[in-house]
Amino acid sequence: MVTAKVWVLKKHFEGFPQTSDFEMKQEALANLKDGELLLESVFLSVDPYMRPYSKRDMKEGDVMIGTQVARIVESKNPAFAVGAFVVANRGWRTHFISDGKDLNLLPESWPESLPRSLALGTIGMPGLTAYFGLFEVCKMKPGETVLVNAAAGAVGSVVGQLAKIGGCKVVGCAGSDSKVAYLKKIGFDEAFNYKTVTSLDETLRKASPDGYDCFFDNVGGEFASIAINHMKKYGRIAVCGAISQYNDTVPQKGPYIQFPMIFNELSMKGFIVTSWYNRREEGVKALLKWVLEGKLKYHEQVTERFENMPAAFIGMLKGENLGKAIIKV
Ligand SMILES: NC(=O)C1=CN([C@@H]2O[C@H](COP(=O)(O)OP(=O)(O)OC[C@H]3O[C@@H](n4cnc5c(N)ncnc54)[C@H](OP(=O)(O)O)[C@@H]3O)[C@@H](O)[C@H]2O)C=CC1
Ligand SMILES: CCCCCCC/C=C/C=O
Repeated sequence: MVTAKVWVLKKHFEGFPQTSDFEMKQEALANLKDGELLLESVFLSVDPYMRPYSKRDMKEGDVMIGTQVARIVESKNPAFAVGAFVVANRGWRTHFISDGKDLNLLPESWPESLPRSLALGTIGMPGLTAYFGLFEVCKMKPGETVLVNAAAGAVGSVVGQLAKIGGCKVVGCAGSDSKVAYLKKIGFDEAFNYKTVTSLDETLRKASPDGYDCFFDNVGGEFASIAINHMKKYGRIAVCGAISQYNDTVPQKGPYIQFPMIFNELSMKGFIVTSWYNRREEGVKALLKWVLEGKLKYHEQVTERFENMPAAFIGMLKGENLGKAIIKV
């Protein structure tokens, strides 16, 4: 019999998550029935959505939500071979049993040279968020100017590079000078540290005096309220995330967005990546191709050991990650 380690939400987060809000437990797994598989997590993902979704969807004592790359260690299902790797959505668990219906096999064409953890990042959910958010929600066109915040993270770093692949000028910001240097290295035309600029308004104007056609917003709050005044006529805003607000205990207040929306006839659309998963294969194929061609660079912030998942999650919310935050079990 296999015993899984799991992390549960011991206490709902109040403000910024604390390690004491989590508890590690053990789960005894039953023997496999016909049609079932036993899997072990190899890489797990910590993502910002876990913070707002925990409040919306979870109760205290539930296993933390999340995805993993897992290896099949035992199979009583002829459709799945032992040793194959899948992406699963089974929460913060070291081992689990599946009937196979909720698993996505890694593409057979996955090259040996690429870490399988990319299936949780640049070639997974965050990469797909960038792909569909930029091409379908922002409807980016060659020659345009694109603004993205949280630009050195899992989604933002892909947004900026896809915009360059698509023939745009890209402006990005991040929360440290080393992240800004990374943005320049991967091809951003302009990059700045939003924590140290004296005026965000002036910095956005200087980076693109004519304004922005597309704004891929990962942050919300004050940044978005200022950036919206720098949109060009008919500009498009993809509301992807609002990480500056996830840990608020008191809701932030305006400024309000109606005037720039009206006068510049802007479009603003929120989206959830999974609504585009009927085209997931197309997105994965495109992202994988660009990575292999060297046009789409990746960086991973790898935390060793399952025991350190809460610390990795909290660190990611604090901005300690460059690129995708990953846990290697
Ligand atoms: N709509 C959708 O379907 C999806 C939305 N998202 C959203 O996209 C955004 C980025 O996610 P992801 O790329 O996975 O995460 P990241 O890898 O970008 O990690 C989060 C980053 O957010 C930045 N950050 C934290 N607090 C603040 C703050 N107060 N103000 C500005 N930046 C902050 C930090 O970088 P820094 O050092 O630069 O501050 C941190 O590294 C999130 O808002 C997330 O919720 C993600 C996936 C799907
Ligand atoms: C199978 C994992 C689904 C993740 C969906 C993430 C949507 C994110 C919203 C905001 O961060």
